[in-house]
Amino acid sequence: MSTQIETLLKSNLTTTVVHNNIPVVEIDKVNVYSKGHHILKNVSTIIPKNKITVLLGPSGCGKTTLLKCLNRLTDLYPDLKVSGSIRIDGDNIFDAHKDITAIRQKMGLLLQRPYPLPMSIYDNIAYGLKLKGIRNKKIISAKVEKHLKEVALWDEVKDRLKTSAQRLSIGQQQRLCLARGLAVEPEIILADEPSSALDPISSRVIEEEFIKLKSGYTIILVTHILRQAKRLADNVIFMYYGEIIESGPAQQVFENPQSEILKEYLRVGH
Ligand SMILES: Nc1ncnc2c1ncn2[C@@H]1O[C@H](COP(=O)(O)OP(=O)(O)OP(=O)(O)O)[C@@H](O)[C@H]1O
Repeated sequence: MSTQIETLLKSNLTTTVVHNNIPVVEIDKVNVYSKGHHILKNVSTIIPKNKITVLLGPSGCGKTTLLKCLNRLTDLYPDLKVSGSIRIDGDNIFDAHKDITAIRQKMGLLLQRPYPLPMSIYDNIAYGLKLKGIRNKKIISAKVEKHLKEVALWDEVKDRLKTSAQRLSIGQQQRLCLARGLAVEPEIILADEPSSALDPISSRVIEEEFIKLKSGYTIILVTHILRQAKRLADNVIFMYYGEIIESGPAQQVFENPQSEILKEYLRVGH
């Protein structure tokens, strides 16, 4: 397994608890450069707690890079230079002394394609719990069941928990990866086009899970599917060429866009 995938998986195994309508993430003047390329330009915004914030914008505008900043996956790319601050529960994650593992443990990460660990369905969830120091088999089994139920996968897999996770369908694998992330109690779920590899039914299941999960988690979702954004978003951040052009409550952004670029994006995306 490559170090990068390993790091992604570890960051997917991840922690905390929340209070309502308070910004959980405060992003202030974040700039990202790669050699001569200015990827994120003075990005400042707030991500509200227990809401679904959707990052929208055309391909290459910097959505994934912003997600990578949030759990410091940018550290894996030596060519990227990052400045500014990102405060999570008041702590700047870019502070030099910050423990990256602890930062990543606040976030579950769901990628475009699911990456189940090459082990059984049960062990995919138990692995993260063991990393957190939980050894009691009864507690592990109870948590495995709880989180598989949380993502509506339990009934489909309860009779084959010890079989390989890689035999599951892609949609089931994505729900397993979500369960694996939730098992270690993250505060924030970062989801980068999590349904782009899924069939419409599996995609709807993930959407329904997000709506249920937001009472306990803050969700930041990158999607290219405008209809999905409209179904899910409480809060929208619209990016263009590395800048935030508009952001705010979904209804305001979708029904009363201010900039010509966003108006055009919404018109074409319909
Ligand atoms: N490690 C890197 N080194 C150099 N350039 C990078 C790096 N990562 C991203 N970029 C560049 O930064 C820009 C933004 O990329 P990013 O993946 O964040 O966009 P995006 O909005 O998520 O795009 P998409 O919707 O296509 O996934 C692109 O021009 C990309 O080529």
